Amino acid sequence: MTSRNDLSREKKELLEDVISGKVSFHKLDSMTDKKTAVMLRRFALEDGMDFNFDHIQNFSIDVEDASKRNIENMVGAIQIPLGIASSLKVNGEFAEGTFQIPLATTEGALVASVNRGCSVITKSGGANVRIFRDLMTRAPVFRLENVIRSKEFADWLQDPDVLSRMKAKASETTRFGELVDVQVFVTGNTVHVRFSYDTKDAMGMNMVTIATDAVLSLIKDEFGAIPVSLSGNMCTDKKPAAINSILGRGKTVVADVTIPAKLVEERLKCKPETMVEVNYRKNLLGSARAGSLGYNAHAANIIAAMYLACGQDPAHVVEGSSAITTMELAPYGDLYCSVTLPAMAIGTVGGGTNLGPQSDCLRLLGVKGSGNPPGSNSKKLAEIIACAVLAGELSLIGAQAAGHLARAHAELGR
Ligand SMILES: CC(C)(COP(=O)([O-])OP(=O)([O-])OC[C@H]1O[C@@H](n2cnc3c(N)ncnc32)[C@H](O)[C@@H]1OP(=O)([O-])[O-])[C@@H](O)C(=O)NCCC(=O)NCCSC(=O)C[C@@](C)(O)CC(=O)[O-]
Ligand SMILES: NC(=O)C1=CN([C@@H]2O[C@H](COP(=O)(O)OP(=O)(O)OC[C@H]3O[C@@H](n4cnc5c(N)ncnc54)[C@H](OP(=O)(O)O)[C@@H]3O)[C@@H](O)[C@H]2O)C=CC1
Repeated sequence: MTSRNDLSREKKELLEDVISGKVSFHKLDSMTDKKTAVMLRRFALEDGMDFNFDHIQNFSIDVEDASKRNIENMVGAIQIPLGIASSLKVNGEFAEGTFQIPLATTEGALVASVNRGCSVITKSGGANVRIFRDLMTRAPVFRLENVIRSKEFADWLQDPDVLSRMKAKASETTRFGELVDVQVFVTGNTVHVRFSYDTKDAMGMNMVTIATDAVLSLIKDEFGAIPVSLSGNMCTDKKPAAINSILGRGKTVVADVTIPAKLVEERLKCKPETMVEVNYRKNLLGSARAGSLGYNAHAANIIAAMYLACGQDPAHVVEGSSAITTMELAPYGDLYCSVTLPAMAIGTVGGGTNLGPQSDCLRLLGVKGSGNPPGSNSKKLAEIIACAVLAGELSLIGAQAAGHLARAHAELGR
């Protein structure tokens, strides 16, 4: 590991310039190679501190690549422990087979819980999963003169000829993306236009932002409406919002499984009817009373841990976790359980999916990069994540039905 004393004279001078403020952190990238820039920023941070960074300099991420598309002013990397919930059987349209689930977390008991849920699902023949919608949204906002112009604008946007011209304009900016749908929301003289795109294997937020920007130029030229903002918050990106839960955003995915009563008793140590009761009073009534958008126990745990492991944008845990968990008694007293995830923003190309450790996890699931046909890899990933959420819900509701939650965390989490 290079220390500050090992630096060449030229680099020492550059470091002094950074420390004195003559050269700003981000200017370093154009004054030396990216790896040196990362190191000099770290040395500059250490200057005047009574400690050295012992950990953040240890990483295998390709600095050139990461500095180009993932991070500015890079100084190192944070490590999060990665665990595996093993052998989850998935009966999907894109994911068919048994998968090892990568979970990046610091919460003790989480991997154990999902592991237990996976074993219960797999012993029951696997989880069924289907994707009901797959469109990423961007919704600019316009200010019109008055409601008469708002109506003219809304009508114009919904004219089929205008829609085809907007589609053609969007397609000039991307090889894979496709504008599919336009929805208009009027509030007085304010008009929000929610554009929905098929983004294939990309999560798509850069793609749809660039495409929508091009569509805005067509709107300006042909209708004369000028946007107040390219994003008007009805997208809705990275904020809790009912619109995503109702209309969907990214992938809308539903998974379910029926667990034999005997297996519930053996593996989850409680009765199906107790789990149904906990789910009703906790996930449904409790969430309703709390005004929650998520009617589930801990979808966010699995979404966050898999997003981190697989190079997804962690801020999308917000919409990803607005899931609804249902449980009911099936014939013969078995347990039926489902999870509905209306808004999973995920991809297998672009964003953080190219980084080394994240690529390892995507390869483990057989979804790295572009699918054949395009779109099939990101759909496969969505199906696997939804089934892992189902596993997490089963195990945690089981633990709460059995009265084991506190004990589990006392044993595994502290
Ligand atoms: C912890 C368990 C699984 C014990 O569950 P158990 O049934 O008492 O343990 P067991 O020793 O009989 O093992 C059963 C199975 O669990 C798994 N398992 C068991 N131990 C391990 C381990 N060390 N490493 C990996 N896997 C483990 C494993 O699959 C094992 O089967 P085996 O392979 O032995 O045949 C269970 O009590 C449980 O799931 N508890 C719930 C814990 C949980 O879900 N925590 C998530 C975080 S909670 C939170 O953040 C949100 C919250 C709670 O605030 C939300 C809310 O409001 O509800
Ligand atoms: N701009 C914004 O407002 C926001 C950006 N983000 C960030 O956006 C990034 C993700 O954006 P995203 O657009 O997904 O990724 P990228 O910007 O990394 O672009 C991915 C590109 O990969 C190309 N591509 C290659 N193969 C495929 C394939 N099989 N399917 C689809 N595309 C393919 C496409 O190129 P082509 O288009 O030429 O076809 C696509 O645009 C993340 O880093 C996230 O953090 C997050 C939220 C908001």
